[in-house]
Amino acid sequence: MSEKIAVIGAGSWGTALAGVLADNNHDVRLWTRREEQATEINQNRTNHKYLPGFELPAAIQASADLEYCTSDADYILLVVPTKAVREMVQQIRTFVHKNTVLIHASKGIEPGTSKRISEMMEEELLETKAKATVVLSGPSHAEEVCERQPTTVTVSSHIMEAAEDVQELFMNNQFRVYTNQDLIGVEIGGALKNIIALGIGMTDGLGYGDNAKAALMTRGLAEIARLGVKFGANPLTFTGLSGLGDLIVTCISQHSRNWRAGYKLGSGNDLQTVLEEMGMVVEGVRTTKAVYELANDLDVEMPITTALYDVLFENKKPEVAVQQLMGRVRKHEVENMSLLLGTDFQ
Ligand SMILES: NC(=O)C1=CN([C@@H]2O[C@H](COP(=O)(O)OP(=O)(O)OC[C@H]3O[C@@H](n4cnc5c(N)ncnc54)[C@H](OP(=O)(O)O)[C@@H]3O)[C@@H](O)[C@H]2O)C=CC1
Ligand SMILES: O=C(CO)COP(=O)(O)O
Repeated sequence: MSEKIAVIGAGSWGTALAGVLADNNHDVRLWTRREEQATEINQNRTNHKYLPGFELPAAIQASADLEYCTSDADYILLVVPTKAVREMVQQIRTFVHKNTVLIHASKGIEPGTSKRISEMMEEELLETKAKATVVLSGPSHAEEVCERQPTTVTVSSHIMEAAEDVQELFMNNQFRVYTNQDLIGVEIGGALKNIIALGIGMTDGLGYGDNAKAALMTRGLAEIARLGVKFGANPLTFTGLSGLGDLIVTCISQHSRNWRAGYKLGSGNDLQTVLEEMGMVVEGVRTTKAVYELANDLDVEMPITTALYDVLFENKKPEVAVQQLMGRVRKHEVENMSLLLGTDFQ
C-alpha cells in the first residue's frame, strides 16, 4: 500500500532514506530548508552537496514548503542533526495529528539535558499527540544505501504495532528491517558508537594498528552497555544491529564522518579546523560532551568517553590520552558485564 511520507532533512541520510521509500512506491515529499536544493533535486535528480555522483529516484518530490510536505502525511520522518531536532519539531507540530507516526533516524544525545532524540521530540510536541514515535537505526551509510547495497537496520518504538508498520514501509530486497522492543537501547547504541568511532579515527591518525582498533571497539561497547543498562536498556540490544553492528560500520567505513574527523584530529589538526573542513555533521563531538556529563552525574565509569572529552574539549594531546587509558589500574574483563546481566532490564 502506498503511504504519504514527509522526510524532513535533505542531507545525506534523509535523501538516501527518501530513495528507499520512493523505491517502495510511496508518495515521498522531501523537505529542505533551501529552495535552490529543492529545485536541484526536482530538476536534476541530484543532491550534489551531500551525495555527489548519485542519481535520485524520479518519484522524490522535494520542497522547501513544510506545510506542503507534512500537512496530510501518514508518516513524518525526521532526519536532521541532533542539534536541529527541537527546532524542527517546533515547526512541524502543527501538522502532527493523532494518526501521524513520527519516525526519526538521527543519532545523538543532547548536551546539557542528556536527552535522547525521542525524548526531545516528545517534549517539543507539547500537548500534540502523535500515534507513535519510532526510531530507525543501525549500520547504514547513506552512500551504500543509494548504491542499493544490502543494508540492515532496526526499528523500535514503545508501540510495537507502529514499529511493524515502519518495518513494512522500508523493507525491500536491499534494505532489510528488524524490529526491537528496546527503544532506549537502540537510541543509546546509535548515539554512543559515534564517540568510539571518533576515538578509533584518532588512533588511526596517530599511526596505531588493528590491535588498538579492536581494543577500543570492544571496551567501547562495554562502556556503552554499562551506561545503557543504567537507563533500563536490554544489554543484548548492544550486541545487535544498532549496537555492535553500527559500531563496526562507523569504526571501519571509509564513509564515516566520525571516523574521518577523528583521523584528522589524530593527525594533529585542531577541532575547529576539522569541523569546518568536514562540511557535514559529526555527531560524536556533541555526544561526547553530553555523555561525559551524564556519566559524571550518574557515576558510571566511561574511561574512553572521558579520554575523548579531554582531547576534544580540554586540549589534551591524543597520544597522552591513549597512554593514560593504557596505564589505568588493572581490571577484570567480564566482571562488569556479569553484573549488568543480573540487572533488571526490559
Ligand atoms: N549519513 C549517514 O549515512 C547517516 C546519518 N545518520 C544520522 O542522520 C542525522 C542527519 O545526518 P546526515 O543526513 O548524515 O547529515 P548531513 O550533514 O549529510 O546533512 C545535514 C542536513 O541537516 C540540515 N540541517 C542542518 N542544520 C539544520 C537546522 N538547524 N534546521 C534544519 N535543517 C538543518 C542540512 O541542511 P543545509 O544543507 O541547508 O545546511 C542538511 O540537509 C544525523 O544524526 C546522523 O548521525 C544516521 C545513519 C546514517
Ligand atoms: O550512523 C552512521 C552509519 O550507520 C553514519 O556514521 P557517520 O556519521 O560517522 O558517517
